[in-house]
Amino acid sequence: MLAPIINELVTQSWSCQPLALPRELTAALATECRARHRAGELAPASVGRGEGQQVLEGVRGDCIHWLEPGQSAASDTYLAWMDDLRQRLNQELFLGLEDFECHFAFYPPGACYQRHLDRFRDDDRRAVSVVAYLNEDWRAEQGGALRLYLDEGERDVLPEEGTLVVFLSGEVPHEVLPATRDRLSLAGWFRRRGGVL
Ligand SMILES: O=C(O)CCC(=O)C(=O)O
Ligand SMILES: [Fe+2]
Repeated sequence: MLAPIINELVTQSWSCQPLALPRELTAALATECRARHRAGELAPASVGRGEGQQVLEGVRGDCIHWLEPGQSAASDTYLAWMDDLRQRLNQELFLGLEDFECHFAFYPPGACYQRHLDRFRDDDRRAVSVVAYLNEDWRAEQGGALRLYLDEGERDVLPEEGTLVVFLSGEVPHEVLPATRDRLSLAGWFRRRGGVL
């Protein structure tokens, strides 16, 4: 799984791997995300950073919960996978990735996230974005694709459980299209040292 991700990041700035995560892990993560949602632990996501941060549902309609080490066995397993990926990216691409931040995201039906880059204007630490999907039996007509805007055109990825999408945070604009059902994912970022500008 890791070798194709590394190769594709180098050749095309993005990689999509279906069936990258084991079923037991995505099922446990989906159960945890739904339980936290029912318990009211997810908060409306905001856009921007620092004092410019705002909740704008028309721009971004998901609710999120940041992962903390030790919060659950499934989350710890996912964070361990991501740390392996971080180390491989550093060994092979010399990216100097220092840490990983990641949240559950729950998009209710109709919610979207308009076209954006994952790098803030005043903070360039986010270098590589990783999204993992947790939705069983997703069908194209249910919408909810991640649309990547690439040099060669648009590319839509369905949020099917086990699919992992990795891309360079500063280079690939993308958006989340509205869906007709709940859409669960984990969105995360490998960060470099330094630079709140
Ligand atoms: O859930 C997705 O497909 C992508 C989410 C996203 O772009 C983000 O949280 O920055
Ligand atoms: Fe994004």
